[in-house]
Amino acid sequence: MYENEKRISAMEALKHVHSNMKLGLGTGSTTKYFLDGLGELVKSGKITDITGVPTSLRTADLAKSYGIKIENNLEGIEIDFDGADEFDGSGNLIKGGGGALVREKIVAYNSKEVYIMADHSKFSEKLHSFPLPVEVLPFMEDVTKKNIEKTGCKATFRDGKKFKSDNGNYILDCRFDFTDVVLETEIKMIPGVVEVGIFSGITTKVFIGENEKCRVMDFQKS
Ligand SMILES: O=C[C@H](O)[C@H](O)[C@H](O)COP(=O)(O)O
Repeated sequence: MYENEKRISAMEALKHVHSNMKLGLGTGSTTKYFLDGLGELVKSGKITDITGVPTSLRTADLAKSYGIKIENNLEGIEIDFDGADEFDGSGNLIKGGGGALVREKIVAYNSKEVYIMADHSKFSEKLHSFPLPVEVLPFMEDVTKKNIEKTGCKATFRDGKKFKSDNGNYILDCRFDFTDVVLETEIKMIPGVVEVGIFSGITTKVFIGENEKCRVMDFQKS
C-alpha cells in the first residue's frame, strides 16, 4: 500500500546523506527503499565511507549486501533514518510493527538527528489507529500482559506468541482508543516490559510522501 509514497519519502530523505557519514539504519519496508537507494549510491562510488548502525538483523544483512560498513557502536551517529507505523503533528511516533522497536529506540535516542520516512496514511491527529507494540520478556509474560491491560487496553501476543523479536522476546500489540504519549513511562514501569513503541520527543524531521510529492515536518529533539 502506498509504495510510491514510501519510495518518494525515502528518496527525499536520502538527499541528506553525503560521503563520510555515520548513520542509524532503521527497519521496515519504507527504510528498505532508503537502503536500496543508499546501496546504489555506495555501489556506484557516488557516496563513500558510510558506516551504518543497524536496528535489526535483517537491516544489517541488507546493508552488508550493499557494501555498507556495519558497526554496533552508537557514538557519533549523525542521522538515524527510520520508518514509523503512525505519527502525529508533534512528531510523536508509534513504532514496532516489524518488531524492531527496542533496537530502533536505542539507536534513535543516541542519534543527533532522527529522520522518519512515511506515506501520508501514517498521519493521525491523535495516535489511535495502530495498536501499540510492547516488547516483553518471555518470563511470566501472561502476568505482564494482564498488568499492561490495566492501563486501559486490550493486548494480544503477536502471532499467538509465535513471533519473537531479534532479542528473543514477545511482542504484545496493545489496542487503546487513544495512545497518549504518557503511557510510555506508565507501561515501561511494569516489570517484564522491555520497551514500549511510543517514540516521543525524538524525531527531528518527518518526510511524508503525498501523491507524487514529499512534505517535510521539522521538530526539535527534546
Ligand atoms: O519494527 C519496525 C519498525 O518500527 C518500522 O519502522 C515500522 O513498523 C514501519 O514499517 P514500514 O515502513 O514497513 O511501514
